[in-house]
Amino acid sequence: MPDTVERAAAKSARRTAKERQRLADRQILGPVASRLTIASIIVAIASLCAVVPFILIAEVCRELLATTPDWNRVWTLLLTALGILGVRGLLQSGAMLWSHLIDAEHQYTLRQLLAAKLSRVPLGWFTERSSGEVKKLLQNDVDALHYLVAHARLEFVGALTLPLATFVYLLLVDWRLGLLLLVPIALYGFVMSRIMGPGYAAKLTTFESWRSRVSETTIEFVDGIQVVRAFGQPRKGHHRYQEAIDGYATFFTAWVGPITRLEGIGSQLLNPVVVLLLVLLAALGLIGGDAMEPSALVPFILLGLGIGSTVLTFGYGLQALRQASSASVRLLDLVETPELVDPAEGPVPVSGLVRFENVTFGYREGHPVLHGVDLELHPGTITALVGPSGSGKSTLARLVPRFYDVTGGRITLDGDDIRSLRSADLYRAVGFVLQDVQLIAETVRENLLLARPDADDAALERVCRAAQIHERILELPRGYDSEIGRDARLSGGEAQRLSIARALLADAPVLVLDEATAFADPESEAAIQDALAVLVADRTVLVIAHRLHTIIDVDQIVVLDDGRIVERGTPDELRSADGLFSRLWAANERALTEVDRLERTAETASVPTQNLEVRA
Ligand SMILES: Nc1ncnc2c1ncn2[C@@H]1O[C@H](COP(=O)(O)OP(=O)(O)OP(=O)(O)O)[C@@H](O)[C@H]1O
Repeated sequence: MPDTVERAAAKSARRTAKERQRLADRQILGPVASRLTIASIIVAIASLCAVVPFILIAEVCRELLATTPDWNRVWTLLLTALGILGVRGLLQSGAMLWSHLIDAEHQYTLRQLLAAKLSRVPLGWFTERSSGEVKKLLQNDVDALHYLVAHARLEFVGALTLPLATFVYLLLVDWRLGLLLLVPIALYGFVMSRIMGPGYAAKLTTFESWRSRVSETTIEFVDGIQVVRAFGQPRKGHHRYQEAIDGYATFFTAWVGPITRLEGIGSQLLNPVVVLLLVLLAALGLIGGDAMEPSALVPFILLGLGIGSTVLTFGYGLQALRQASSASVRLLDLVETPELVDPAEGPVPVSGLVRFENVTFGYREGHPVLHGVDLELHPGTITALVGPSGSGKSTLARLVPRFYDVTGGRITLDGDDIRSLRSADLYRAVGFVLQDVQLIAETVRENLLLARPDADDAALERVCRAAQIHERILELPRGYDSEIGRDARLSGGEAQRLSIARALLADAPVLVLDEATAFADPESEAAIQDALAVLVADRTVLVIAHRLHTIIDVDQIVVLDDGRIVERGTPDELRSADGLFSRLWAANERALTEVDRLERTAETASVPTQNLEVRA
């Protein structure tokens, strides 16, 4: 019974995958489909032209074997073969050139489409994916499409036409020997159908996901290697990486092992010696029984032997075609990602009054993360979001700059639904400094100018001084023209201050801050706090606070629990109330006291040592 259920599920998954593939072919390859079909027809004709000279040469041989050869016919056949060979060359290279031109245009349009799409998908789409995944999509999958458009289809058509034409000709020469050739081909077809059978597409997807896991964990492993080795636990960093490569190896061996064995058997069936032996044995019987002219064997020896390799090429072509096709499905997924609606016209916010009205949000349907949130953020005030891990703080904060759109209710800015604002106006009004500082691989200046392209040097210096990063930038080899990642290697805290300077330059009336100081060292944290104090003045600020001692001075604290606001008030009100905040506060105090005690213990413990040293 469970087997039946599993089989039905697998069948329906296969059907869905096929439908997606068809849709991807229509949508992603649609614009080039008709031209590709014409190019494929040209390649098919070229492939026929490749077989014809062989046929003519076989006829020449048969003529030469005759008791009185017709020399005129021989020369005509040879010259025709030469001419057709020339035509084939022209058609084949013409079709290839054309397919490359079609591909160049397609790649250009596709890259434009994807770039435009990436500028319209919600920003949250990027936070859910590693940069490696996005790169794979934009580079590897687009490259795979190049292979599909410029090569795979045409090669596949060529690989199909060649054995077909050969086979038809051989059937005409001697249908019995011709049919005999079908035996190894049919057996090979059976073997290939076992390899490329129903589960193949799913296995290929699993294989690719294992490959991605290995590459992701390799990056993680390399990134984290210093930390884990510094703690003397090199094996720990290994763990996920090891798991990924073990899993990959297990899957690969289980999948590819049988495939390789089957492929070996398949290739042997089409081995020229096997085909030759088969044909010769049958021909001997037929010739011995006067059922066949000996000269009829010539075309089989000339062409029949090669039929195996053309069928093999067809098998490889089919495999390559399938692999390239799965890239178009992934690109279709991106193309179909729901976009943020970006109206052409909209109100322009001025003061920065933010209001959450009965806001509900979930990342997946049926799994709400925020439930009926009502909240007002007034200009000139700071609101801190607190709550246990996973309570929805980041999610709530990220809804203001439209990383995602609300599922229910609405968020307004100066009374207007943020979805009715042009995104350019929204980003001018809402600035954000997130935990994960995003600097682009350009100069420090370029990074700052992202916020305001027309800002002059004086403005850049002013914001960098305010963010306490100006002096550090001057120390870089080329000052403001140093390139991030090349000659400008900034620490986490410095990068954070640079992003604060950028936010200052943007001068947005609303600011969303996500744990801006979480990873900074104490000295850097003090500098960041000073920079933040300048940044937040006179704005509407929403800050996600993980460390409660940093939010003593805020105007309003909102406590989230399981996606609901469970408390709100000033810090003093909430500390004295007997609610979640006071419990979180007490836990925080206990943790701080414990840290303090441990530090004091460590200091005391070091005193005798010092004394000993003095005495000695
Ligand atoms: N991109 C995402 N896709 C699906 N679920 C998500 C995503 N991001 C967060 N979640 C889920 O939403 C819930 C709220 O997460 P969120 O990150 O907003 O909480 P948080 O209070 O900011 O947590 P933390 O303090 O640990 O950062 C969690 O259950 C989390 O697993």
